[in-house]
Amino acid sequence: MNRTAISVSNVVTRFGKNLVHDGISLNVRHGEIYGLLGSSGCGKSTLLKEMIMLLKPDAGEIRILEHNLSTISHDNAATLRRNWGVLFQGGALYSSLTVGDNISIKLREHTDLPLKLIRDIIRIKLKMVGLSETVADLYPGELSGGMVKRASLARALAMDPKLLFLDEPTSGLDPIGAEAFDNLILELRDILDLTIVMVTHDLDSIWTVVDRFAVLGESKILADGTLNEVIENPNPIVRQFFWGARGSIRSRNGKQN
Ligand SMILES: Nc1ncnc2c1ncn2[C@@H]1O[C@H](COP(=O)(O)OP(=O)(O)OP(=O)(O)O)[C@@H](O)[C@H]1O
Repeated sequence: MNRTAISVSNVVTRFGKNLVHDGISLNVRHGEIYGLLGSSGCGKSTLLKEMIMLLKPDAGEIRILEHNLSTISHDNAATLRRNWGVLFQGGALYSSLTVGDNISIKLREHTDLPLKLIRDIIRIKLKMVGLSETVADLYPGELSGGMVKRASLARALAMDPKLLFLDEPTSGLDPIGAEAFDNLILELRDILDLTIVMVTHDLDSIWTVVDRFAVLGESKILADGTLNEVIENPNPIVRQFFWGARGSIRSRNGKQN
């Protein structure tokens, strides 16, 4: 639990004159669910994209499972990509492919598994995320919002990843659907021994699933740690974030701090 799975050290990111990250650092431990929180535009998704090598920081270092992403070889990068699953905002399933074909894309690209085994894996992954195996033959347009999220999660799990990156996994879900999805993430982390990084706006997710998190703002990490540690942080932006609009932190179950 205490070994580092991901370390971000002094990362600087600029888009033109927009300084998004001004030397940010954080560590994610093996087996934990780590949240990236902060107001819109503070650079959460950008940091996530840097962790999965879709973007490169202008300075600083990101290490994932002992690999330094700025010096990683092409082969190691390909292996590393197979070791993580990603759930992008909105699910991002291919609308022209069935759910089964969406889930099996990476399996067909990166393995020589026979079709029958691939079909079995699709069935198992659908079951893992609480969907019936008949969903495999449906197209994304035929699914509800919650089912799209679950199908996307099944696709992210297809290659038995060690790491999972989730960008706003509960956005667009009603509170009951969001709570069920949070519980599913918790359950999968425990069963599959995953390390999970999730971008979220959802304070309820911070209550229920996240072990530790960072609050980004003003191009920095304003606070990080467990919920109890962060809510004690005196930074006015952090206080506004947690105690602002609603006057107190309140979970979906009505718990109050
Ligand atoms: N490819 C890009 N080119 C130029 N600017 C970008 C690019 N990607 C992100 N930005 C800018 O970087 C900043 C951070 O964006 P990012 O999407 O990381 O924020 P966020 O915290 O995830 O926001 P949200 O919660 O609204 O999704 C924003 O000002 C955004 O306009």
